[in-house]
Formats: sequence, structure tokens, C-alpha cells
Amino acid sequence: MLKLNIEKQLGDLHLNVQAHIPLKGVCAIFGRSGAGKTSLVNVLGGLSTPDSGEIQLGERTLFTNTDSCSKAVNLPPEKRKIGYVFQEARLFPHYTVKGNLNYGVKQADKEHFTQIIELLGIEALLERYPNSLSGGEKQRVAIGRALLTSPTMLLMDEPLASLDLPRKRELIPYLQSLAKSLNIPIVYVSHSLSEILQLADYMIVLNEGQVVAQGPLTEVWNSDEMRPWLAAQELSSLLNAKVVGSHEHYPMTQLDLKDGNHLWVNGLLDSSLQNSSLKVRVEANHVSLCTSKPENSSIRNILSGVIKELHPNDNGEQVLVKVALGDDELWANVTSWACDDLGLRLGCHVYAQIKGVSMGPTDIAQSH
Ligand SMILES: Nc1ncnc2c1ncn2[C@@H]1O[C@H](COP(=O)(O)OP(=O)(O)OP(=O)(O)O)[C@@H](O)[C@H]1O
Repeated sequence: MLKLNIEKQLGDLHLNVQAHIPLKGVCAIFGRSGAGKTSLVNVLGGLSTPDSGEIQLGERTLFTNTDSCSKAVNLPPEKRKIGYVFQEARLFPHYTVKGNLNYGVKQADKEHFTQIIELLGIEALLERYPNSLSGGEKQRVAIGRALLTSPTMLLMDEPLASLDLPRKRELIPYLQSLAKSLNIPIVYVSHSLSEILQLADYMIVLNEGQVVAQGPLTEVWNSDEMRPWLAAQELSSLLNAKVVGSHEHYPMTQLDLKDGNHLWVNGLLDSSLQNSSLKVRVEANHVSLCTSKPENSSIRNILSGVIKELHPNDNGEQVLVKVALGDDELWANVTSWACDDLGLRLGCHVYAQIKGVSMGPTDIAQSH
């Protein structure tokens, strides 16, 4: 685990973070502008020093000044073995890509070099200079440069923020392969929930310098702490599902949820995903509720569950209903009229309907 217990006063912001982050996979740091995300990453990387606390990366202490029995420790950035990728690639313009990649590498390891450039698809760029690269290519080189220092953790502070949408889309699959193949924790700062869905396994939500939620992605995503961050129109749930197979006649894929419910999603998923675990985003506005099992419905997904929470909105027009599907949870956004008409109450058994066409490729991501 990466264990963090730090405090730091930064102007008006009191950064006070206690967190446990797994040593493999992507941990997203999410929060409003000014919540302290970059400040936290800077503290991890040793670019800024906490007023007090402790940072433990596996067996290594990166920082401590709390334990009165032992010596204070504050490893400088170069001794932390941490790779850093910023919003901007920050490449040296007068070095080729190869020169940039090798910058900071103490002992050349040809095999490691080949592995990293293949993983990032930058073999063909090695002799080029940064000013001839696209934003996405520059960022891939910047990631390669960070990885070639053989870090024990990778910090990425909004690495896609400066890219346009097509470049973002181009980079995401590379980041997904990194997340799968690297055996080091990646701490990934982002404002974008769709990036987080596609990349992260774990999530920390920061608000005014404090952790308001942390844990596995699906748990935090579905938690009440996330509701204030999303308008009811944007609220969505993440379901954990396993790929079963495709429909015999139609281009749809069947997924199984843990509680035995099934889900049909639009399109055929890659056959390599057979039996793999996925996260599926379902928007609350795409879920309708029935108190008896619908028959002759065009909607393919009819999931049986129990109402766990009801949250009427401020103007009384709509009610957000949380439905428990075993351990998974599903938000439905219904009108107050429908809620009263159906007599929806806590503990009611309901059938949640989700249109198969409402879940597309950007709503589905593999769990690592
Ligand atoms: N050295 C400093 N001195 C004073 N205030 C600081 C310092 N560093 C950061 N802050 C303040 O701390 C707050 C958090 O900044 P930070 O950059 O960590 O936020 P963020 O969550 O990364 O925001 P964004 O999403 O906009 O990048 C801001 O209000 C910032 O002005």
C-alpha cells in the first residue's frame, strides 16, 4: 500500500489527507478546481514538503516527521524513484525523441527501452524533434521518459488536459495498456469522469483539501459523496459485470452482474474480452422503474432489485432512487409524480429497466 497521512497549510487551503492506495493499478484523484489535487501530487513527488505526517510507499518511507522514536525522513524528489507526467509534455526541444527518452536514465537497459517504446507506440518517432510531434505523441514520449527512469510509482497530473478530444481518444488506449502491464501504482489526477471510468480502479475524492471518499472505483462512484458533484441529469452508476457472450442473432453482448441479473449492451465486444470483468456506466436518466415485472417491453434489460434510498430534488419535480442489485447499486431518476403513483418506498421490490441502446462503448471499460 501507499500510505499517506499528511497535513500542509497552503494559503487558505488546509491539505489534510489520510489515504491508502493499492500498489498496482490506477488511483484517480478527483475533485473541484482548487480542491488540492496538484498540491497532493506535489507532496507525493517530493516537490513540496508536508508540515507534518508520513508517506510510506510499500516498505519505503518517503517522508516522516511524526515518529518521535526515529529520525525524520524527507527523501528529495530524485531519491523517491517516482515518475512525473504533467499537463504539458515539457520535452527538451533541442533533443530528439530518443534523446528526451534517455534523459535521466542512469543505466541503459535496451530490453526495457524496447518494451516501453512498444507499449507507447513511439518506435517510429525516435529520430524526430518535439516540435514535429502532435500533442498526443508528445505526451506519449513524456510518459516514456518518466517510465524509463524505472520509477516505483507514476504520478500523472491531468496528462490529457491540454489535448483536444481526438487526441484524448488516441491516448486513452495507451494509458489503458500501461495500467494493465505496469506493476507500479499510477496516481492519476483528472476532472473527467469518463477518463476515470476508462482508466481507474481506485478513486479518491478531494474537497477543500480533505478526502471525502476513497475506495474501489465502483464503490466511490455510486456513493452519496459523489452526488453533489453531479447534477441529477448527469448522475450515473457503475456496475461490475462479466462478459458472457454475444447474442445468437443480434449484435448485442450479454453481461452477467454478480447478483444474477443480466445486462444486454449494444454492439459486439472484442472476443478477447470473453469472461473478463467490466465496469458499465448506466445513466440515471436511462433507468425506469416498475413495481411488477414488465411484459412485452421493448426494453431488454429488466433488473430485479430493492429500493435503498430516495432523494427528492429541491424543486420537487424529480426523485433520485437508489436500487440495490445485490452488492451493486443503480441510480434511477424518476418524476415525483411517477414515484407517488407507484408508491415507491424504501425496501420496495422493483424492476429497473435500462435500454440496451443507452450503453455504448464509452460507457464500458475493462476492470484491471
Ligand atoms: N504554495 C502555495 N501557496 C499558497 N497557496 C497555494 C500554494 N499552492 C497551492 N495553493 C492553493 O491551494 C489550493 C489548491 O491548489 P491545487 O493546485 O492543489 O488545486 P487543484 O485541485 O489541483 O486545482 P486544479 O484542478 O485547478 O488544478 C489553491 O487555492 C491554491 O491557490
